[in-house]
Amino acid sequence: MTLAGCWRIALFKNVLRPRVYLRCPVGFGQSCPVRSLCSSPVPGLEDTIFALSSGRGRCGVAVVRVSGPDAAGALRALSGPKRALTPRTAHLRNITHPKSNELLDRGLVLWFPGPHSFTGEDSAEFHIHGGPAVINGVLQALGSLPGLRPAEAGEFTRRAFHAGKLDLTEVEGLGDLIHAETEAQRRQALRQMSGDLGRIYNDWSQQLKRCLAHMEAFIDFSEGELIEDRVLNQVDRAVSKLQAEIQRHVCDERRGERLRSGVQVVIAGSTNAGKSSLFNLLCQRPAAIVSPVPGTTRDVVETPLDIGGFPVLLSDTAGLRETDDSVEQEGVQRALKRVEMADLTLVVVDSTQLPQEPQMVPGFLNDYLNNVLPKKPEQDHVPQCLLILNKSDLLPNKRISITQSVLSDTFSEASVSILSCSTREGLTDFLKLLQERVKTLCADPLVGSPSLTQTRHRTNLQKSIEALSQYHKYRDVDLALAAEGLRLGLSCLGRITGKVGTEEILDVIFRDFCIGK
Ligand SMILES: Nc1nc2c(ncn2[C@@H]2O[C@H](COP(=O)(O)OP(=O)(O)OP(=O)(O)O)[C@@H](O)[C@H]2O)c(=O)[nH]1
Ligand SMILES: [K+]
Ligand SMILES: [Mg+2]
Repeated sequence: MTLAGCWRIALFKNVLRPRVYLRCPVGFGQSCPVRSLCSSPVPGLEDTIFALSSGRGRCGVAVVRVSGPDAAGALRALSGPKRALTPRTAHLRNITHPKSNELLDRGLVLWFPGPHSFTGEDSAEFHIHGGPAVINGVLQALGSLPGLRPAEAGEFTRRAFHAGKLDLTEVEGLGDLIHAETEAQRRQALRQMSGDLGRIYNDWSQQLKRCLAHMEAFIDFSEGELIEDRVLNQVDRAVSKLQAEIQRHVCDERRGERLRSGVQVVIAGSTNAGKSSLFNLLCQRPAAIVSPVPGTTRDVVETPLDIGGFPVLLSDTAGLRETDDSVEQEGVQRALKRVEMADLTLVVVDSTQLPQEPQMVPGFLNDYLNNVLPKKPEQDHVPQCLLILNKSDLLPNKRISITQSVLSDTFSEASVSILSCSTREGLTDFLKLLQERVKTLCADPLVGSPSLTQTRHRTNLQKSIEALSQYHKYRDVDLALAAEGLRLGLSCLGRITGKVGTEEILDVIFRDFCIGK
């Protein structure tokens, strides 16, 4: 039998067995034909929801959104039944309270008939003046209509998901876009929202489905020798290739996740090295206390920064030294813990403390680094750090150039910076180095295939790799168990895009959305 033939038989026998499909491919609500397949009914879809979709607070224009079966009624009730509205076109209307007929505002109304709307349902928008009294008046007017209720956080997007307008990775991309604070984050979120990441997972799912179909056909027909062993060998190759591809995607050193959540950069070093001075210089405000008293900083002080379009969470920490002061000891412990979690550590040295003898300098700095950075014997790679020789203004020029030449033999150019936080000498070069480092720690959202951006993706991908190993393990022993491995792998991939799953996953994802989105 040919491969195409066994693919058809497998399909016919329904061996692909869709598990719990949450997304309703055709519309949704009571009329949804696959609703009976859903693990749990989609709650509240028969309600019409409304919310302020623009930000809170006084603003020029505010947008109130309505979605659900009564959206057209709500639009008529508030903006008058006089003339029909052209879909997706703004119309200037008086907006009045449906009970008292009191004029609430004069603004734009838009009508988006389903399924050609964001949620896939009939939807409407009121673009009104952004004063609190106007907004509250319109929200109260909508609330007074039967069948309408305020939307919950993320409910519009949740409806779009149930209508099959977005898969879960696209939903997450949309959430990230709303929260994006830097250029690179915006690019990554936009790419994910447009479905680039979901497409990879869907493509892998398709390949697995095909393998599974071949396999099941082999199980059913090989005894009568209708199918040759060649079919199984092809499945072997396809599964191995897929496993390697998923593995490559997962081994990205968390660059996509880091870009999404921010690079953890920690400033550490001995007391009085000038750590807080550097912190203030980078965040351009006196956020941390600077003083000549050693042991000034105790708690970890944090600030988010945008470095060349990449998000950074910068922390200043207590100076590392032996001390009898229990509060300072706690500060030192916190500092060391931060360094352990850091993606990049800025190790600050007071350069006036360097040994006078140039040959002694590299040894001194290596000891210094060993004191600051966590000791991980199993790791042979140099931990991510940048060495900053601060207070260069206090060194004679001659000593600086000697130090530079000595260091160039031991440390790479990209790992040392000579700086003065007081005069800002060396700041431009240091910022360039820092930006380069941060950039390499993050994924480049415009280059190569899209990166996974959430632990949820990583966990499911790792589980799917394990499931595929089950295929290889049982392939010569028990074909049914081997096939179960493929089915499990498929279900893990389906969980990422939301084709398989439970409402609990959705609750977690939509919890971070704002009301009105
Ligand atoms: N001359 C000179 N003084 C500096 C420079 N950077 C910092 N200082 C001074 O060094 C002293 C200590 O600076 P801090 O920024 O408080 O040092 P720190 O490392 O945060 O100190 P602790 O929090 O106590 O560990 C202050 O008096 C600063 O003004 C520099 O580049 N040149
Ligand atoms: K200090
Ligand atoms: Mg300090």
